[in-house]
Amino acid sequence: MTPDERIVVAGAIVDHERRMLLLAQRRYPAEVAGLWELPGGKVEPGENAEDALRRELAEELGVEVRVGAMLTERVTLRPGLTLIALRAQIVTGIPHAAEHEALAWVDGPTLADWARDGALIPADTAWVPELVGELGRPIRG
Ligand SMILES: Nc1nc2c([nH]c(=O)n2[C@H]2C[C@H](O)[C@@H](COP(=O)(O)OP(=O)(O)OP(=O)(O)O)O2)c(=O)[nH]1
Repeated sequence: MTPDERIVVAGAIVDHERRMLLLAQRRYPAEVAGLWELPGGKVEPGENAEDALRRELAEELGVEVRVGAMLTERVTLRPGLTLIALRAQIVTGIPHAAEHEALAWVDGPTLADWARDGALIPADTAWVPELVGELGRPIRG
């Protein structure tokens, strides 16, 4: 990776008991205002993706998370800007929309519907098959 390459890291926060995923509705910029995303943001120079996600989710949602494995798909948003998603479990706090218009917990069928209806940021549709599969699987243990 060259120094001018940046990563956007997003958090896939799944409530395994309720089988729901947390989505956040963007306020800006205009092209994506009103669309739903996995909350997160840009990794700062010298920061790793895990730390960046913990920082962004604390700022945006007011929660402390434990960061887990990466979702399979990586998306090139534009040359030099790549979007990844890491799984995250809430350790402390109840998410609230500090920077987003709204938050929503969605189940697998709703996620698939929102993707089909264009309610998600286009890049995020890359994760939908994996997430819908995960939300539909029986609870572990
Ligand atoms: N956070 C986030 N951004 C996404 C997703 N999908 C997607 O295309 N993006 C885009 C939207 C933005 O152009 C860019 C991330 O910008 P951001 O506004 O969330 O990050 P940030 O707070 O660090 O950025 P900035 O406003 O300080 O520049 O990635 C997603 O699921 N989550």
